[in-house]
Amino acid sequence: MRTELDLELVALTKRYGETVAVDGIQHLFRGGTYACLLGPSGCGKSSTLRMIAGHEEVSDGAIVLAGQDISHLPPARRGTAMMFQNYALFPHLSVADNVAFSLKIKRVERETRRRRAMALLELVHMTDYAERLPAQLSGGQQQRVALARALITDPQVLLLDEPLSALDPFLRIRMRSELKKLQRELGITFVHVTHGQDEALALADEIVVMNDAVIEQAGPAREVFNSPRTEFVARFMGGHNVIALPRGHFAIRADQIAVTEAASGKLDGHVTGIEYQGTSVALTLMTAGDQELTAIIPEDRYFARPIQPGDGVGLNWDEDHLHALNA
Ligand SMILES: Nc1ncnc2c1ncn2[C@@H]1O[C@H](COP(=O)(O)OP(=O)(O)OP(=O)(O)O)[C@@H](O)[C@H]1O
Repeated sequence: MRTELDLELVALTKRYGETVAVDGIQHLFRGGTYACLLGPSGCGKSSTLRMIAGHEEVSDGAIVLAGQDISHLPPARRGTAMMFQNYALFPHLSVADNVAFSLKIKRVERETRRRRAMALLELVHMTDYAERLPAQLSGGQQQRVALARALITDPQVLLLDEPLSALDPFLRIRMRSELKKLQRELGITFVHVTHGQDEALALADEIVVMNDAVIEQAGPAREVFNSPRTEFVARFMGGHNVIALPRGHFAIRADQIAVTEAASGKLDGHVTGIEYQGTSVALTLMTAGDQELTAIIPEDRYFARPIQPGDGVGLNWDEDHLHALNA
């Protein structure tokens, strides 16, 4: 069932001269979802996001929000707002004036602007910094201001282009939980572009994996991770092996391969590398058919019967854990 706040991409296409950056993609983002557009550099994620925002012309197809074709509306009239990678704050304006900026453009009177800006600064826990300039803030604080600035227009959809990439790893993890919390509180749709699968898994209700200008797979985070449909998705999401068996290609999670005695497996092979990872040990294995696989086993099980590079092993799995791949 469609709801009023669904965002739909209909055969959406972007061409830059000869380059097809987005090739007729079709997708329905449910209202109130945290969606991550995930894919490698150059796959068309940012072009898709910029078309939704209205910062890039649509070459073909349409963008429909809440039943209205917004493909050709100016950015400010779409019901969307965008938060940029580098935050794009105005350096000469105070934090409060940065947040209030779009209301000033709309000629909202000063008192109301100020009140709304302060309410949003409160939402992102930045009230005490209202009079500072952006240069006097840390990266994480600038990001909060950029969020408040995007949200002041009351968007139905917030578009975030690699919002965490400028932060150090520690802050990135903290800010991602804040983003998730904020999205839950506001109940609006977030479409977040990232090339990090861990970021997408941590945040997304829905992951949309793009590759080479098309959507390879979309679905709940757990489903995309556990049941990749193509070799690309299996490799890109990580944590999986792609195995060629006589009946086709399959993905299987590295932690769902059991390493047993030599010559006791569905496949046989030998150990080529061992990496201690704290709670687990990653074994690199070469099968008799020259396929390189990774098996991750709990560290206590490994140390109960350690094996060494060169040792022969059998590889087993539960058939239910194999996922047939299309390509
Ligand atoms: N303004 C432009 N003019 C010409 N080609 C462009 C333009 N912007 C993007 N492209 C090309 O379109 C394709 C998709 O680019 P896009 O920026 O959408 O990818 P992306 O997945 O967001 O990549 P990244 O993660 O590196 O930002 C690439 O081949 C890129 O070179």
